[in-house]
Amino acid sequence: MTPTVYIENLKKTYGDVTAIEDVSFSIESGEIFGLLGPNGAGKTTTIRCLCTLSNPDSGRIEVSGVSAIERPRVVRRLLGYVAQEVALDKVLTGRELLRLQAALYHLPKGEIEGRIESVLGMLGLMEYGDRKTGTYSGGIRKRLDLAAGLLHQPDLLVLDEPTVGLDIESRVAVWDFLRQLRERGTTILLTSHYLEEVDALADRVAILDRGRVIDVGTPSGLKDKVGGDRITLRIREFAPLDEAHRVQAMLQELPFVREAIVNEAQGNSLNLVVDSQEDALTQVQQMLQGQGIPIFGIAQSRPSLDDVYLAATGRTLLDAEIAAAGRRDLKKEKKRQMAGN
Ligand SMILES: Nc1ncnc2c1ncn2[C@@H]1O[C@H](COP(=O)(O)OP(=O)(O)OP(=O)(O)O)[C@@H](O)[C@H]1O
Repeated sequence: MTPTVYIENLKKTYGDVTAIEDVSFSIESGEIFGLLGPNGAGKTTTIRCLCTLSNPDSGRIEVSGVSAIERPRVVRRLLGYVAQEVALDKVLTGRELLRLQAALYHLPKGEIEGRIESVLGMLGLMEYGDRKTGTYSGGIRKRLDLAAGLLHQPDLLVLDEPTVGLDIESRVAVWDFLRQLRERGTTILLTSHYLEEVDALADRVAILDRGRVIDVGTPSGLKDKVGGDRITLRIREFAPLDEAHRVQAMLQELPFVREAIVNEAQGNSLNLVVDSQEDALTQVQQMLQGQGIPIFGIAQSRPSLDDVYLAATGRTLLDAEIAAAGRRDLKKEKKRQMAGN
């Protein structure tokens, strides 16, 4: 079957900045697909190219077999795009904004009002339809963005950081809605730098780093590949470094401990990667008690998508974001985006 999205060897540069170096992935019909990566990894650039808002330097992009580069108008009708920040006109009401959107998509006149009522109903926005959007909260505004993206009934919905800046309740409401949409057969591509968002929602995920896809798979498949469980141990709230190193050496002697690292940024706590076995935590505790070493806190967890990222790049997502923030010239980017490239 033709995939809903097919992207191959996509490359895009802005002057001397390479925004995406080599991006390839495909999305099957009915999937929720997540693009995960730190700020600056190239997520927005990838989806701007897919949504025909930006031209790649090279590569292939197809939506349901139609080339986004050769037939952008057709592709625009196949997909709905919900951008990260939307410049809603604050004096218009929700319904008025949706009418404007309907006109932009040249929807058949006789269908417009019916479709507006249907998307307002779907997103629980009936009581907000006649209120000015300037009075909306962040969560309600995001729901209206979603309504606008769905008005022309696209097969594919593309969302850039759909829950950034939302409170927990609104975030969960958006997640529930996206799941319902998948049930109805809509294919969804979303970008996120929230690990838990991608983990909770995505059937498959592509992990992006510095403009390249470093891995693609189901969240659990990717985590299994990294393997092992994690144990975080604090011997004291702030342990002296030499004591932490002593304990590290002892722990490394245990046969099921694959790796033990002293985390100086976290009060010299110890991060262990251990073989997945039920009594690993108990064995570590017994060994420490036997040696008279205190335990301030200890916890075991399965690997997360952050561990997948760490294993592939040697950095956590947070570290990568901090590093990327220092390299960006946001003013210049905004100017280029306004100029439409
Ligand atoms: N219009 C632009 N002009 C110049 N450089 C740009 C522009 N847009 C993006 N970049 C650069 O391309 C790289 C990828 O940016 P992109 O916005 O695609 O990343 P991202 O993963 O979506 O992050 P974010 O969520 O912060 O937007 C970054 O290094 C960024 O500085």
